[in-house]
Amino acid sequence: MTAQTLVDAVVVGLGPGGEETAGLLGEAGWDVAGVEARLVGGECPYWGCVPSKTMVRAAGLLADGRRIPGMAGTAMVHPEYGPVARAVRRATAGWDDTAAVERLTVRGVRVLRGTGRLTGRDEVTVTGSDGRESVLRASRAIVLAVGGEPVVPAVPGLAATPFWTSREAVEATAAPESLLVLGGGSVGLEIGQAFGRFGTAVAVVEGASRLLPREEPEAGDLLMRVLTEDGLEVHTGNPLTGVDHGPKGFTAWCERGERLTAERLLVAVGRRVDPSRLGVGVLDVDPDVPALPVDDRMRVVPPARGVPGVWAVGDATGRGAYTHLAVRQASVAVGDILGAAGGGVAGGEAGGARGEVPEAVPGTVPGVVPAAGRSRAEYHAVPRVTFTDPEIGAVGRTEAEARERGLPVRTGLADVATSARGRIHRVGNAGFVKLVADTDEGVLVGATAAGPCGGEVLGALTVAVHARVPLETLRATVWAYPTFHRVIGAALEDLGP
Ligand SMILES: Cc1cc2nc3c(=O)[nH]c(=O)nc-3n(C[C@H](O)[C@H](O)[C@H](O)COP(=O)(O)OP(=O)(O)OC[C@H]3O[C@@H](n4cnc5c(N)ncnc54)[C@H](O)[C@@H]3O)c2cc1C
Ligand SMILES: NC(=O)c1ccc[n+]([C@@H]2O[C@H](COP(=O)([O-])OP(=O)(O)OC[C@H]3O[C@@H](n4cnc5c(N)ncnc54)[C@H](O)[C@@H]3O)[C@@H](O)[C@H]2O)c1
Repeated sequence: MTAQTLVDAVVVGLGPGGEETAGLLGEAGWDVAGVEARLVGGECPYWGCVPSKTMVRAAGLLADGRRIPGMAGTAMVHPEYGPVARAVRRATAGWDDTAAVERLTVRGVRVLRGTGRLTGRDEVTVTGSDGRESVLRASRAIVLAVGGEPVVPAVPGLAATPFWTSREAVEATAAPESLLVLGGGSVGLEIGQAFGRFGTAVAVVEGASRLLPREEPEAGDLLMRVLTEDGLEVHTGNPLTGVDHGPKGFTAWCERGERLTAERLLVAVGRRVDPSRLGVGVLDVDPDVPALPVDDRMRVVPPARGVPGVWAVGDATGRGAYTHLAVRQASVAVGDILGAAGGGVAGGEAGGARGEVPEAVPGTVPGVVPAAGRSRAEYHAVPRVTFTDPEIGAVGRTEAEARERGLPVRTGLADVATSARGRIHRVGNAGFVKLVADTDEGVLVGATAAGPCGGEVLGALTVAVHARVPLETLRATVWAYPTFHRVIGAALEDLGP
């Protein structure tokens, strides 16, 4: 007979979203079982944010070294990928999650290895790597935090080749001689530019008509110019029609007839969850939905008399694939779960308790149990940063999205390179600040900060969009001279009265 364990809550998937949810519920005194198929901590610390930004940082140092001539003397730059591969292994503890498991256990969570799927309204069946099954029954909550998997597009021949996803790319011990990147989004451009700076001949093939197609067109145009100057070959609006792999590496054909060859092929065309593998049919959720449907309290199904509710957080909800969003959604879900349970259970301290926790996996903010039932998930000011050089930071709506929603839109644009700080910075100073205002409301509904430290400049804009700061308050704000963020003031001037 299959073993059954009764707990207060089951959290399936322990990436940033699941780890935060399970940890907060554990700190509230709940009996929580966390199920993880791979590594506790999820994509971000082992194959996502942390290793990719480790690569980006090292590549940035090389770029700065190459910028010395004409600015500060002479410099010979000899790239060596070994230290980066070692730094990635240090940052990921060699893809070992012992410390992460311990950190979660200290927060009161029991961690189970295996793949979980719903087998009842209150039941998760976990299949271990040995095929053995165990059953977890939740009396109060089930949370699905399963992230997503890289999408493999239906390009003829591709599936039969040994292509890389971001996982293999960050695990590389050497920079390849040549790399073909399929997809000009964040993954493709961050990793493509980084390898390019280590001497890899990089070609990017983006199916849409510009890079980062979901962001402002100015961002895609800027990256097209800078990356091309950096030596990358960029093809936009020219999808692949076929791929082959042989002893000499990859050969790919573009729709317009180009033939591209490379030692490695990185597929970076997005990520998605497969709800059908989670058994969501028991919740009367269509297994073919592209993401787990949630309301603004992260509920998939509300709790009913005697039946626990089911919540979902993170990438799997399809509301944006960012660690900071997954962690925020976790906080909203936990607030709602504690509220649904009447504010917590014995031993719990809903509403502001801080547990004794060791340092978190970089990217997550542990520790503060949210007040029961108070907050709702909001998406009007989700910040996002693509860590290319220049960085592309954006928050809220693009101009096109705002117009599509019928908002009365006015925009302001200012150039970073010709600003006081841009002139001082000189080489590597390309960038802009673009503001999207709703003129009826007199507030910003979106903004982009591209350039050196674009992600940092974005901080002020995120507050402005999130808190709906009146334009007149922003115009009266004093922006320090000569900073990059002072370009926000110039963009406000361009926006007009
Ligand atoms: C290369 C790359 C770079 C990135 N850089 C950034 C960045 O700079 N900034 C940023 O904010 N975001 C970045 N992201 C995105 C970020 O990694 C994700 O948004 C974040 O990890 C999402 O967290 P999550 O908890 O929703 O899912 P995940 O981190 O994907 O975790 C889900 C976990 O669930 C487990 N799981 C799945 N199915 C099951 C199951 N049935 N049973 C048990 N366990 C299961 C998985 O093994 C996984 O560990 C990057 C992503 C990539 C790929
Ligand atoms: N810095 C960050 O925050 C960061 C970094 C990396 C990844 N992420 C997250 O991880 C997720 C995955 O990143 P990603 O870059 O793989 O996805 P993405 O959705 O950001 O970009 C994928 C790109 O591939 C293109 N594309 C789709 N199908 C194609 C095809 N058949 N041929 C050519 N191009 C095609 C799309 O037009 C798009 O530009 C994203 O949602 C992103 O938010 C975040």
